[in-house]
Amino acid sequence: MDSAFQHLSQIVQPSDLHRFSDKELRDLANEVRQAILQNVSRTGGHLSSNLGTVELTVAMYASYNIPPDKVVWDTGHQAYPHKLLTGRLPRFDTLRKHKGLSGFLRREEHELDVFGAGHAGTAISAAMGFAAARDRQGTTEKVIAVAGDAAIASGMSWEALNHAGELGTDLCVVLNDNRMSIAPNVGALTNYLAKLRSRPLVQNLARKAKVAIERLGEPAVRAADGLRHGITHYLAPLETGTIFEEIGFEYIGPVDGHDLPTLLEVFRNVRDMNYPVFVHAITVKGKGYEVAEEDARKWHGVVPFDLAACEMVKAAGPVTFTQAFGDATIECAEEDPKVVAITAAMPDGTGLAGYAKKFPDRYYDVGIAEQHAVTFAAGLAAGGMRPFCAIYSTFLQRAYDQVLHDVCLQKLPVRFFLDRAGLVGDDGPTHHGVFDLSYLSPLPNMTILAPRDTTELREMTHWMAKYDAGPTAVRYPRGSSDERLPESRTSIALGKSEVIREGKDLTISAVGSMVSVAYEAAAGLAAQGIEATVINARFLRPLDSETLIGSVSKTKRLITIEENMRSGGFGEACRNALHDAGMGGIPHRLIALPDSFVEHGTQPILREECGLCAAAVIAEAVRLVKAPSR
Ligand SMILES: Cc1ncc(C[n+]2csc(CCOP(=O)(O)OP(=O)(O)O)c2C)c(N)n1
Ligand SMILES: CC(=O)[C@@H](O)[C@H](O)COP(=O)(O)O
Ligand SMILES: [Mg+2]
Repeated sequence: MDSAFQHLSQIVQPSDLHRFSDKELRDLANEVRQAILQNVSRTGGHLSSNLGTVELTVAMYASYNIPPDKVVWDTGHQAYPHKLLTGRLPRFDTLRKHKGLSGFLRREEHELDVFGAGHAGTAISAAMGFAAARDRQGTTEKVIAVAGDAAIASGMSWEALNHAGELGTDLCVVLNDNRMSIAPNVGALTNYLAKLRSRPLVQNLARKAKVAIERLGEPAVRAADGLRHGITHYLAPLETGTIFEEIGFEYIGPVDGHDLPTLLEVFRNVRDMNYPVFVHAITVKGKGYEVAEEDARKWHGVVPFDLAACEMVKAAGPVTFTQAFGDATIECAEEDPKVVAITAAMPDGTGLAGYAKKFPDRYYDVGIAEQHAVTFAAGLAAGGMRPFCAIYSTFLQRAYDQVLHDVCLQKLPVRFFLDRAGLVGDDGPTHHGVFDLSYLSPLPNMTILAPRDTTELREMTHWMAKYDAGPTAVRYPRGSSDERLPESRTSIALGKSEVIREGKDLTISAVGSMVSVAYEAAAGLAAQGIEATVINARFLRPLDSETLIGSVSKTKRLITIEENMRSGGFGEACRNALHDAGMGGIPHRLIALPDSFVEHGTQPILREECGLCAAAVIAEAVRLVKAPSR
């Protein structure tokens, strides 16, 4: 690590900051920012968010006694300064690497990662829990929750604020307000925050205007009074308490989230307040790295980049599932005016950014509000529209009852597009989309699809656009597809799978991203004289039992493969179909993810580690075929 970090390299824990003068703390903040830039330019990760929380973190960690005081970070993608100020500089070059530091907070990684996250909106609830536990134990440590302006608009955040304001407990909520989500922030709350942000400006302006007018004498003062009345009518919301004060918090701000001396004064004062306090900090996402300040959206999640040249090049590889979905949605919208699309703060990640430009009045970004997104889509469907609800597999977990209660129970034709299904890679266990086949398959009226490649995703999207008989959900992985599959393909039909290879010795039935793995394994088995039938399942629900049973009754052996947990997944659905057909005794193996949370690392490394690779399938198939028949 560069010796330039003379202050940062002394930090083992936050109490070490107490040794520094305020000037040294400013030097420390500069070193933290440089350490982030130097490392993230090599490892990739989240950049602009972390550049925006440097001074906030230094000020909090210099003002509080951590531990026992606790800081709960919402989402955690902006907590690299926290990692650096808790002694992890020496390992910071392993960020998001397999077996290295996580890109989010993890309780098992460090004792001061008091609460893990990755999904937004949880910090204030968790902080409330810590505060309530403290109060019950009679201790006096301080608890702080730090949430961004998009995270604080999430439903859970308001459930927690509502509770905290009523309880009146000793809790500090810090709003890191940079007007950005990943894309520019959306919603009425962000407009309200903008009014609050303008408060110092308005107050200063009003003061200066008053002095200037008074110098002009009486007539001018009378005229100004009339004008002021008109202005205050508009600014009235600011004259009353802020919404945060109205629900029981002391509101402090807005303060400049990069003005370290002011922040130090604020937190040194706030620390002595033993009731709900809301600190509204105004920050710049990407602060201190010009290109990131100018385009915080592009520099939110970065691949390794040229720090000096300020250039980041995301390799233009084969078409991704995300792009295929985005393009297909545009095609569907061009064909059908009833198509509308919804994202929950992820226009770029879901591939809807292009659609939004072409159809701005048929596009909704509801913010980090997956529960609302789903039931909003249900209302749109009930109202006669064809809603495309694009939510990452992992984030849809947040809206499970809405899918069940508002969509499936009412058999409403909402189309769900679950990107990032399967192992996502560097984001790790909070983001792996490995439960959706299990959490969707029990739901009556739900149809579940998974494409073998990007071409099939486009075809499935068009098929879903026209399917009005009930809700549908298609799940697909992060990245692009493996184009080693045979080009021939049949058209999409409800509940029908596709046989892409015939063989007499065993049946391999795979779903989605695992079809190419199955096809590769079959080629490897053929080299050993074992001929496998490969089925591209296409539908997990309804399952094509006829094709499955038809094949297994000939080959007498079955292997299933899925990039999902085994429990409640595709393999178990196939096993049930065998059982229901009186073939439960057929030798079979269900290849799926292990019964644990999979760590972070690249997708290939993780898939191989979990046995979701051709070599593992071949080994399993050889064991199955060579096993003495019962
Ligand atoms: C429940 C959930 N939905 C979506 C996301 C994806 N996501 C990660 S960070 C982010 C934006 C966060 O904005 P903000 O809270 O303002 O923090 P900032 O990045 O601006 O510091 C989003 C939408 C998530 N992590 N969790
Ligand atoms: C912090 C967060 O949840 C997002 O930034 C997420 O990391 C995006 O994932 P993708 O990079 O797969 O879009
Ligand atoms: Mg923000």
